[in-house]
Amino acid sequence: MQTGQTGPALGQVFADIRGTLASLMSSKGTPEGLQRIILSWDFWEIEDNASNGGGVIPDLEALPKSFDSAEDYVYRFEPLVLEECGALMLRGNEEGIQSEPFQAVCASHKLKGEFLLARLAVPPSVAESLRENDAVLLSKEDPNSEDAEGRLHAIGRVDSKEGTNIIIVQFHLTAESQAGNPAGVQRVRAMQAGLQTKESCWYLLRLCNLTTIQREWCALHAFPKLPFRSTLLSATAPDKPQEHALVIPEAVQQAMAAEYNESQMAAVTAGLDRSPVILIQGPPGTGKTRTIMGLLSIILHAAPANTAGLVKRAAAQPMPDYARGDLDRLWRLASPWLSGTANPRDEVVMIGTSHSSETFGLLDMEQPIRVGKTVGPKAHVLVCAPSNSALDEIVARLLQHGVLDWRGDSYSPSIVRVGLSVHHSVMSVAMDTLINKRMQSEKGSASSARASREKARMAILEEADIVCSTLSFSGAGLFERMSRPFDVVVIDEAAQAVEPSTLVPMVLGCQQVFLVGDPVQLPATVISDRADKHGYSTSLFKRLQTSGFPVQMLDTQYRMHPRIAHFPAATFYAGNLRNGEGVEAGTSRTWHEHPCFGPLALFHVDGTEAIEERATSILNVAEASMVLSLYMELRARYSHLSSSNQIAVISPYKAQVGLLRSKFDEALGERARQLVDVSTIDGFQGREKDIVIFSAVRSTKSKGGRSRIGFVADERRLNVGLTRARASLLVVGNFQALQSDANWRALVQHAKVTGCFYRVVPPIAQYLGRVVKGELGPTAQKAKAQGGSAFVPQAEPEVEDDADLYSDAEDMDTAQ
Ligand SMILES: Nc1ncnc2c1ncn2[C@@H]1O[C@H](COP(=O)(O)OP(=O)(O)OP(=O)(O)O)[C@@H](O)[C@H]1O
Repeated sequence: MQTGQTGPALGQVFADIRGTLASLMSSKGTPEGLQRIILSWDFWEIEDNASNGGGVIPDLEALPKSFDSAEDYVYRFEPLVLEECGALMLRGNEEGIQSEPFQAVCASHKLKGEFLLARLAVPPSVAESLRENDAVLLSKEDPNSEDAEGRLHAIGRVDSKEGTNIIIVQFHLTAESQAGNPAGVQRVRAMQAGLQTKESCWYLLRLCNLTTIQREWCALHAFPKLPFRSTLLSATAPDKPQEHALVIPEAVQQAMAAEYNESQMAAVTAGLDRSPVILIQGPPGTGKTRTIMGLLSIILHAAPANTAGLVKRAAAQPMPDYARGDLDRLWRLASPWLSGTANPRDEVVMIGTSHSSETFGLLDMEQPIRVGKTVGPKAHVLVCAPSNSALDEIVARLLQHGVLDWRGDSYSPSIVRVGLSVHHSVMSVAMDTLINKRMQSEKGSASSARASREKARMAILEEADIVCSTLSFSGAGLFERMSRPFDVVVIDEAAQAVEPSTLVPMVLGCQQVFLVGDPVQLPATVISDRADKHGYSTSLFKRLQTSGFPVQMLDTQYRMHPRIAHFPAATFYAGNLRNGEGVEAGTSRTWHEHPCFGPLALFHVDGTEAIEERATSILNVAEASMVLSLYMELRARYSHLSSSNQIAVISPYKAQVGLLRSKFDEALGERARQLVDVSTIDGFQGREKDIVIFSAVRSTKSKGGRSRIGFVADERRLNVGLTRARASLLVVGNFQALQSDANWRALVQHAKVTGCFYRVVPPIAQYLGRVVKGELGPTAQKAKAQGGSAFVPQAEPEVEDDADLYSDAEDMDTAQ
């Protein structure tokens, strides 16, 4: 050993390591940071771990309700994001969702930093089906063959495409990426050599798309820069800085008071004290969308509470003649949302009606100036939702009804809907439509079409009052390039998003965020069971709410007949959900003359659940027959229903949905799909129909005191299932099994007490006919017991204390 040289050499090594670590740490929150991690994974190892109950991250920790610091927050969320990413990659492989593997030839390669970019030639149809950021498995053997595991393979990411048949795939094949794993080092070296071999042949399998997870990863790492991070970390509301409170114009207040109930008014005005985070809980049918419309009117037109006094001060100092170009700067000065607690608009208030110098001549005491096409300073608002459909519902409502201006009159604010899969009804405000319009009006411009489209895109984005995007798309590059950040972010269905997903729009510079949702309905779908068990599916909304953060609860429902709303209101909302005025009259229907058609009816069918062929879901044939019989009976008796599309059939299980669809197809022919909407409960969240028939499927009785009805027992799923119907909710199930769950049992009790519990007696097809005639069912039973006619109105039966619902045959419909 040459001792003389050891010191400096080691010093240099440590310096290099420190340098490398520092650069790795600083780039960790970038897309490359995530790619560096994911592309070093051994796909088959992850799969083995998963089949043994493990995952990508060996020791996951449950998420706490609050965090010590921003670093602690990032540190705890990181493994869960990675775990979910691993599960996403495996999912396709397990469920056979993704395409079959394809053959690819490596045409050439090049190194880019620590990554290797391989140019792979694939059939044009494959190239077309792959998207940028798709994770792919490149393997020497067919991944479906027995020999594939352990052979030469690596996870890559589609970086870009060339022509019609070349995809550029990025790999991370450095020995450092496999630190501490000699087998891994061997694998990546062999892989690198393989890709460097001229025209080497491979199998390529698409795993999943990484775009959303990449955006969440970047947002997570931007969390330490959030202005209101301490509120999110501690999960406690900060003290309210009342001196900076905003008010809304009197006219707006009056116009809204006529349209909004008290809880809606409280919700839409909750941000006027400039609290950075506001939670609005909207149980089913409580006017969440209407509340968001009101919120937008207020966000766009609120002004500082102390405007009147300041106006006098401003009047004493005549305003200079402002050039048009200064307006944006002035707007920023005037905007209350931009600057947290110290708000410059409290110092200088500008009022007026146009952009001329007269604007600042204090013409109108009530109206603060805005910059843009309409008058007065306005906030730049981003409205997000987890899904395209939820988002387009808001956009459609905005287009239909507009928002209120400072006079309380409705007008159309400038809106842009960015992103993909825009519903045709809102296409008029889609980004591409607006760009095309603008380009047409600016024909003859010297700049290239591409550059001017880009310029137009940014201008539209910055000029719009309201920008609408899905949560994921708000992480797209164009938002980062904006020079005018968003002041306020409104997130609809916020309880249906994992927390890192909610961060994506928040890190775009806003000062205030409104989370609107309902944690008592279904949460985000998390693919990884492990991540789910460790709290990853808990939304930010739910985490804050369960920590005692104040929540504005919308407390009046306008959707359901009161007899449908009664049980969910009592069970899931602690009785704090009242019925809107006129809702009973508005949801009463002729078919309610027969209690078996609602408003609420439960039908016990002694069916048996069965596992469907692919063993991934469950069905129940007897229940499907009963559902079809109910529908046919309704149709036969109320002819207008035979052409109505106001009937939905929902079930927790996909296999049951499939079975029901085929039964309806058989019975109704090609019009079946238009007439009856058959869907999973999860797919029906946020929707409603006049009549909803709910098939619960499960029939396995509890054993050893343990419920065996799977996720049908999830109260959020039950809540969604029971709150989709406006006029009639007809539940078909094996209640002998379902009663093992406390909520289901309570529902059965409720149905018995209110005389709408029916035990279906085979043959099913005839049963309903006899019920309607009064020969069977609770009414007949009561009538018989009281020696009266079946159709004489009866008092409600007494509540019984029945330890076992099914041992007491008298309790059911016994008139057979
Ligand atoms: N204050 C109100 N007074 C009368 N009707 C109202 C009021 N608020 C909402 N509604 C009615 O309630 C129904 C549901 O409202 P809206 O469509 O805004 O809610 P949503 O967000 O779509 O539903 P959900 O609460 O299920 O998410 C609509 O028919 C609406 O007209």
